Parts: sequence; C-alpha cells; structure tokens
Amino acid sequence: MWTLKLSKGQEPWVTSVNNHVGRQHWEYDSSLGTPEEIARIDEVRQGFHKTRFQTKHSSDLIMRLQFQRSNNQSQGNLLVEEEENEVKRTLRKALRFYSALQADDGFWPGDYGGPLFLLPGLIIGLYVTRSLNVALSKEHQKEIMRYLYNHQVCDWYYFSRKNEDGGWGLHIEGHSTMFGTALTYVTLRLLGEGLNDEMQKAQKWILDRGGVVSIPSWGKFWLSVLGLYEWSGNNPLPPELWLLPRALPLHPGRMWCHARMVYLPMSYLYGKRFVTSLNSLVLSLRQELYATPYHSTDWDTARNSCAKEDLYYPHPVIQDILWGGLHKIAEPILKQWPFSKLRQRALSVAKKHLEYEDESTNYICIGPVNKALNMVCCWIDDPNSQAFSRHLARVKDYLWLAEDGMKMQGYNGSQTWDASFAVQAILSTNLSDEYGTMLKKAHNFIKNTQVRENSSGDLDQWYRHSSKGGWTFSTPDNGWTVSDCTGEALQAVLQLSRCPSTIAGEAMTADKLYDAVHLLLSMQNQNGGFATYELTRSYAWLEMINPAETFGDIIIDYQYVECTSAVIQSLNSFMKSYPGYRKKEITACIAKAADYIENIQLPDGSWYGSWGVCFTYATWYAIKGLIASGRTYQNSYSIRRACDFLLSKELEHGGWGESYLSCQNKVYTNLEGNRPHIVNTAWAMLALIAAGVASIDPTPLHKGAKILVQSQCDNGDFPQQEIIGVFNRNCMISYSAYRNIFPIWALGEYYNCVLLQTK
Ligand SMILES: CC(C)=CCC[C@@H](C)[C@H]1CC[C@@]2(C)C3=C(CC[C@]12C)[C@@]1(C)CC[C@H](O)C(C)(C)[C@@H]1CC3
Repeated sequence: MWTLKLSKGQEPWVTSVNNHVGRQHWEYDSSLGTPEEIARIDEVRQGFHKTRFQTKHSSDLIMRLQFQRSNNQSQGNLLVEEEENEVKRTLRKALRFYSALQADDGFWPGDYGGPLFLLPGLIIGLYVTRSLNVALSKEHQKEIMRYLYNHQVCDWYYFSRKNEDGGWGLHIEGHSTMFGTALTYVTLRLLGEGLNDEMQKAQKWILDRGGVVSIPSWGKFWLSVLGLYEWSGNNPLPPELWLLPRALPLHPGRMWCHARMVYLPMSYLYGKRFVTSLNSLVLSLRQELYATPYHSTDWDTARNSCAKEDLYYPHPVIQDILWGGLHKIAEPILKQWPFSKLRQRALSVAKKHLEYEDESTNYICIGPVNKALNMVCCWIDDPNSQAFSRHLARVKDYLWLAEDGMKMQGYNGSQTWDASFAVQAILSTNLSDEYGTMLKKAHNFIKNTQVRENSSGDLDQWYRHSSKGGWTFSTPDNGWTVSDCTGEALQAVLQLSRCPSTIAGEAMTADKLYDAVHLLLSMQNQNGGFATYELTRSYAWLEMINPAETFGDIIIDYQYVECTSAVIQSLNSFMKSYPGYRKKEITACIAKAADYIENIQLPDGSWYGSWGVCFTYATWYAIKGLIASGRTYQNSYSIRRACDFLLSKELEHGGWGESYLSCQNKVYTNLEGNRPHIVNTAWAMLALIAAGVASIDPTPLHKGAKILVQSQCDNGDFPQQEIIGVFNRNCMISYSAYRNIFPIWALGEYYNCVLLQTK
C-alpha cells in the first residue's frame, strides 16, 4: 500500500537546512494495508474514474484515508450542542476535520497538481538518463499511467466534435493541445504502452493536425533531447546570453527567475545539441508522430509552427526575425573555430549557474521544469556524479498520489503558503482556545521554515536577491523566498504572537521578524508594487521575445496586486506590534504600495488575479491591502467601486463562482451553469466583510454564508470543486487546501464580524 511520508529524509544524498521539516513524499510497501484498506483505496480510484469527464479535479482522498486510518487525534469539542448556531456548528466541524489532516510537524500536506506538461519532462529526463526504473518503481509507473489515462479528454464529452478528441490539455481542465497530447503520448510509450485504443485516438488527434511538427517550443525542445525532433527545428537558445553585459535589458540575470532557470539548462542542452542514443522505440515514434516521413520534414519552417490549440501567445514578427537571424547567421558561425571557443566558454558559465541552483536548493530546484532539465545536464556531464545521484533522490519530492493516480506537482508542495493561510483562518473563528494544539503545531512549523541565511557566495554574481528572513512557498530546502509567501507567513506569526503562549506557543523573536521586514522592504519597486521573488529587473516590452507560445508574461518578474497587498498587510501588522522599528520606511512603503494597487484597478472596479481564479481573488487581495493601508469604504472611492464590482457578480441564489476562463481571456466568466464555488465565495465574502459592507446591507453576506454552510460534507470536509489556481495566464494549478481553509476563514469572519455584530 502507498504511504505518505512526512518530514523524512534519512536516505543518502538528501540534504536539508531544517532537518526535512515539511518534506512530503509517497512510498509503496507491498506488505502494508489490510484487505479492507486496500479495497477502500480501490473504491475511491474507481469513483474518480467513473466520473472523470464531469469531475476533472481529484479530491486528495488517498491522503485523507491515510489520516483517517492513523486515527489522528482530532481536537475540539466533540459534543456539538443542539441549540448552537448553525454557522458555529459548521465551523467546529470544519476545524475538527481540518485538525485531523495536520502533520505532526504542523503543516497540512496536500496535492499541488494540475498542469499536465510536467510529468512528460520528468519521464523523458529519466528515460534519457537511463534512470526510469531506478527512480520509479513499477508501482510508481502504474500510478503515473493511471493518472495520464484518467486525464485524457473524452471524445464524447465535446458533443460538437464527436469522435474528435482523445488528446490531453495543458492542465487537467483544459481542452486538448498538441503540447499535452504529444508529450503525454510519448510519455506513455516510454513507460511501455503500446498502440491500444486510447493511444490510437491520441495518435489520430496528433496526425489530424499535421503531426507533431506543430508542437510548441518547449515540446520541440523535449522531443529533440529524445531524438524525436531535430535541433535545427528549434529556435536558438544561445547560452552566450550569459556572457553579455548585465546592462543589456535581455540579460538572463534580469529575467523572471522562472524563465531564467528554465532557459538556463535549455540553453546548455541546446548548446551541446544533446540527443539520447537512438533505439527502436525512438525510431518507431518518429513514424507514429509525423504525418510525412521524418526525414522529409522542413525543419526550418517547423521552427515557427505552432498548433492553433496551443497558441496563447503568438510570436510577434520581430521575434521571428530575431530567431531567424540567430539561427541562420549566428549559429553556423558559432560552430566554427575560433568562435566555437566562445560557445565552450558560454557553456561552462551556464554549467556554473546550473550547479549553483542545484546546490542552493538541495537539488529540489526552483520548480518542476528546471528540476528535470538540470538533472539531465548533470547526467550528460557525468552519469556517475554525486550531483546526479542527489537529483534522483529528490524526484519523489515532486510526485503526489491521489485517487486519479500519481502526478508531478507544480512545486515541491505548498506547505508554508497553506500553513500561513490556515493559521489566519483558524484565528478568524475565535475558537482558538479549543484548537490550541493545532495552532501551536502550525506556529512551530512556520518558525521552522523561515529561511535563515542567504544563499552562498556573492549574491550579485549569481543574480540572486537576498533571502534571509523570508519564507518560501514550500520548504526552506527549496531556498527561493517569495514576497507574498513572506508576507503571509509574517502575518501568521504576528497574529500568533498576540495569542497567549499557552495557546499558541512561544512567539518568534524580534530579530527574526526584523529580518523578514528587512527583506520585504528591499523588494519594493520604484512604482510601489511588489513582484514575486525579486525586484523587477527589466522592461515589460521584453515580453516580445517570450518564445513560449503557451504562456503569457513569463520574461520578467512583474508587480502583482497579490504580492503587493500581502506585503502591505504584513507590514501593517508588524507596525502594530513594533511601532518604533523602521517606522518611516515602513509607512512610506505602505503608502506607495497602496497607491500602486489603486493605480492598477480596472475600470469595472476589479483587479486581475495572476495566481488565483481570478478577479475575485485579486479583488479580495486588493481590498485587504487598501484597508491595511488605512483606507476605508467611506474615504476610498476605489474600495467602494471594488465592493460594487463584487456585489454585481454575486449569483442569484448566493455565492460567487468564477471559471478559469477568466484568467486566460481576462474577462470575468461565471462557472458553467452559474454554479457557486466555495473558494470564490469565501474570497468575495472576506473582501466585503473587511470593507465593512455588512453595516450597509448584510444580505449578500448571509446568502454567501448559506452557500458555504450548505456545501459542507457530513464529516466536516468541504467538496473539491473546479481548479482555482493559475500561473502565466494560461495554465491552471490546484490549491487543494483552499477548500478547507477559505470556507473556515470566511465563515469565521462572518460569524464574528457580521452575525455577532448585527445581533
Ligand atoms: C512556465 C513555467 C516555468 C512553469 C513551471 C511552473 C511555475 C512557473 C509555477 C508553479 C507554481 C507557481 C504557480 C507559483 C508561483 C509562481 C509560478 C509557479 C512557480 C508563485 C510563487 C507566484 C506568487 C504567488 O502569489 C504564489 C505565491 C501564490 C505562487 C506560488 C506558486
């Protein structure tokens, strides 16, 4: 049976800065599990499979079953009094349930899946490094295949295009794309699948669109490594960019760290034109995926071809001219002596940066894409290297098992982020006396996950911002601190520090809080806004050279309303506890940040959300930020317009429900059938309550609360609904903890700030 291992890292090659606290990974042990337990797991798997075309999001049930089995002592008052208020009863049940899902080390493990282009990168990476069976047991491979088949788009689902599907999307809820379909097809073939019915449908999907030549650039890249596509059919990814002066706007050191860290190993492999040795499977795939014979493909035209299903960000002409020039003029020159020396030099500089990233993240890497790529880079240099072994040992940190199978997550988890929200949600209920143990544990977790030191060496040389005092999204072993992750964690520990230590445990010491504040203050941009991991280092017009057709806004680290608001809220909270510390700077920072938020408000009163779906998420953040900066409903036109926007989107029968289409189309879109979504409902309610709308008319809040109360499951859990996270405009990602955290938070605020106040 599968078990989820928490905060464990005793195996060789795995290093940690905090003794592995927060690490989560799955292991299979055939000797574990009673027949009943195994049958129950099969049952939830079948349940997902049966309804997979209607409910595309899994509900993280295998983990829930494990917690149920381990009989985790749930807390709180088990005797729910008959006459108790319905909202309070819902909250008690919800907290009791959620406390039973908490790990001993204080975090809430969970599924961070959603994108479908991540597993193929890993499987191709493991295949070319001949490590598929080393890193993944047969059981892993079985669950991975279960996952992939479970998320194949059904042919009868899209009635209008009967018998036309069988592909895979960019993410679990999306329409079929060449990127998803071709890479998943290849993945299944590498895992040993033959041309069964499902595979034939997928193959037809690909061939009907002219074959794999029109896969987007990241797909072309992976296929080239595998020998399924020629390097000459890729646009150049010159490692020489790393040799340019930093003053140039397009220097990689000035890009968004995710783009920088993905294009770094890509340029290394491109510079080396690495291709795995061809074998019969690869040769067969060359026949299966191309509509015309492989060797007659026009690779030059293929460089710029992209299937219409995948095209989210079409290349501007200037990009085609740029790549064309580099491809036709620069690349041939760089192959000739003495210019080839330049390439060698660029490759060795790139390798140094790769090593730095690997080491400063304990081989986790900043994300799932460069994780797989860096691993391949280490292997091609030395298959027996320590570095490669250390990479293999961290593969499991990205894999998650649920009833839909085993997936590759978007990060090595969302541990710190979820724990920080969870604390704020629990505190909002005012039931903390009953849930002290849960809070104490979470408090310890957040204290244990603060990043204590900057990454090594001269930060500037490695294009790193400082990280001391910050928090990452996942664990400190990942090393990359984020502005809003730091903001949310700081708010959580500050709120906890105001609770009696008998309930919440010892407060964090002032010096550590100062470190966090210091870091946050160093991250504010000229215009007042905050970006994600670093300062904005270059210009938005550089987006012109974004080569990834499927993602928008990836080239630089832009400022975001979410990040800006989280920082305002945390600094404001800090000022309450430490009014004298860097007061002038903090006050100025908050005022400027609030102006930034106001400046980017959209004409309809909303804000566009970049990391959650979508206008409801960002508008919640914006309102909270503006309120924390001292503005009020009464004195701020901006807040009033924002509230009007949210009120105008409430559904007829109460609640809010926003579709992921809002993110890609940038237009507010209800979920199909105008259904409410508990997480959107909670965000909207939290925003309206914070703005004080209840004192004007509490009816919309009563209606929202009713939706939340009615949605609760008998055991205190809440249902998993549509996918609620997003990145780079077009790809969706799961936030599995939100279904518990946000209804608790919104009902907590509702109970204390609306019901009790209007009694
Ligand atoms: C296009 C590429 C490189 C794909 C790999 C996926 C990453 C880029 C995604 C996966 C998780 C992800 C959505 C994340 C974020 C950035 C983009 C990430 C890292 C951040 C840190 C941005 C700031 C956000 O407020 C928040 C903290 C919620 C997220 C967390 C996850």
